[in-house]
Amino acid sequence: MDNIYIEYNFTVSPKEPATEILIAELGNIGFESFVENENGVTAYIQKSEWTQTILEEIFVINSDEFSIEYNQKEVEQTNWNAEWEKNFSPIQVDDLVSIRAPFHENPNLKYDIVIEPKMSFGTGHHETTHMMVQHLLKLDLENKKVLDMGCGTGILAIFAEMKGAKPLDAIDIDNWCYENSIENVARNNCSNIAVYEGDSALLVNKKYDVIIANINRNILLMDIKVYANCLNDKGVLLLSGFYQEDIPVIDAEVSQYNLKLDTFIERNNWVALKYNKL
Ligand SMILES: C[S@@+](CC[C@H](N)C(=O)[O-])C[C@H]1O[C@@H](n2cnc3c(N)ncnc32)[C@H](O)[C@@H]1O
Repeated sequence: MDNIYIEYNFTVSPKEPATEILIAELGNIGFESFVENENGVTAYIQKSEWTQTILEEIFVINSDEFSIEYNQKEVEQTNWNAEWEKNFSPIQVDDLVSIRAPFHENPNLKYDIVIEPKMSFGTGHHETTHMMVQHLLKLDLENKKVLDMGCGTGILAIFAEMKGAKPLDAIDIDNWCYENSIENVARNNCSNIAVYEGDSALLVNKKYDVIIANINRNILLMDIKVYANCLNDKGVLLLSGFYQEDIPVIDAEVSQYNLKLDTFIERNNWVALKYNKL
């Protein structure tokens, strides 16, 4: 294996969702490791996989919606795990849930979620994940059939199983997230979660009591109709991955399907909405 890498430092504005899209696109063309920071992300590709024009294939860099600047340099192989370990501190939600890596000490809260994210989204650090955990904390999930759409690391499905949900489906469009969710499901000894790689096309003839979807505004606007069709009467739909100003457009879409806004949580302008099916 080549031990020379090309390191790219990307400065991304606004940081989300562009950084998430950028990471997904870079992952598709052979970038191997990603270390997020407050300005964007540092990404690495093996020199043998690299070409001078490689970034021409990256759609998000050419998008008018975001500003993405970068510089690049050649580096020796790095210990990627050590890199993200430095950047991943354990977190706690409402003094009840701890989200940590295997090498962190267990703070012995009521729920202990162990996640090794590698490059999947979902360490609990992002506002949207944090708020979804808060919504789930308040729900009675005992024996509820749950779908975690856009599962990332699998964190929300794992937490739902810890709260008694079963059976659960966790779906992500990204192969890396699919693989990583399988690993994290096993790491947390969850036995009721089926993980799938794909999108809402997998939801034909499926029914759930609770659907969790922390994705982004545009995907949600496309797929809310499918989720609503899969929701049992009196079911709950949790949506996140968008900003406070997106609420009217999301609400206009959801309201068409017999769902009523119950509560919403806001953190740093990100929101997570809870809908009840009538
Ligand atoms: C914001 S992350 C959420 C991860 C995790 N559920 C959490 O709350 O931390 C969104 C995830 O949705 C996935 N995704 C994007 N588009 C999707 C689609 N159309 N269907 C399913 N998953 C999708 C991405 O790969 C990403 O892992």
